[in-house]
Amino acid sequence: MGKGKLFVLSGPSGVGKGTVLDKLLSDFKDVQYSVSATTRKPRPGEKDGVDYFFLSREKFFKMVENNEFIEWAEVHNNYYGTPKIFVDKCLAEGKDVILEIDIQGARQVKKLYPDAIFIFLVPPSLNELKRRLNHRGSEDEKNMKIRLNNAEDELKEVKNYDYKVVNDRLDDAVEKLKSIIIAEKCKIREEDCQ
Ligand SMILES: Nc1ncnc2c1ncn2[C@@H]1O[C@H](COP(=O)(O)OP(=O)(O)OP(=O)(O)O)[C@@H](O)[C@H]1O
Ligand SMILES: Nc1nc2c(ncn2[C@@H]2O[C@H](COP(=O)(O)O)[C@@H](O)[C@H]2O)c(=O)[nH]1
Repeated sequence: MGKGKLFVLSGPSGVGKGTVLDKLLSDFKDVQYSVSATTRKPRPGEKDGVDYFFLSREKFFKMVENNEFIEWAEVHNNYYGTPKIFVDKCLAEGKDVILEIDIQGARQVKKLYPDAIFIFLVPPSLNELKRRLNHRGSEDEKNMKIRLNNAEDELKEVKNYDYKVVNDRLDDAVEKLKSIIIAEKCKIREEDCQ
């Protein structure tokens, strides 16, 4: 059994990472979603252990201290991290894993897992990004500003990724993401060449 592949999905807040992944994972069971930990408060409808592991700052930094994250970062004034145990267990069992993390986290992952595949989701325009964030209604005015300000810098990071997918029509973006995963899984591995 070969090692599983690690996929990393990033993109500015509100571009649709969660929406695209929900749709992809609902009918494509080959990839495991890594649930992140965060110090952000849950939004209405979000479930602990499903959307995130919602932690106090104290608990989050205990995990940092114990080296329990692959990567962690402060994003839009909250802390987020990828628990190591789930990812490493899946990869060792030959299962593929996808992380939905920000650009700072992706840089850390690149150092630790140089073979990971990095995918960047971009909005059709900044105006549409703003409209989506507004429409989601999850952020107050202050947080909207923070997220939109960060978006401009985040978009410059696309150069460090392997693939860019524009999330214009949702179904198209899901199909493209699925195609990338399938193509990467068909790549010739070292073990195929012996
Ligand atoms: N292709 C699309 N066309 C129109 N609306 C979309 C599309 N994709 C996502 N949306 C909408 O945009 C909003 C933001 O989507 P979502 O929450 O998935 O973004 P996100 O990138 O995961 O954000 P965050 O990084 O803040 O978690 C949601 O209201 C969602 O329904
Ligand atoms: N570095 C990490 N970034 C993460 C992780 N999980 C999520 N995120 C990023 O946070 C923002 C905001 O998310 P929200 O749920 O508060 O809207 C999002 O854009 C993700 O990219 C993580 O484990 N590490």
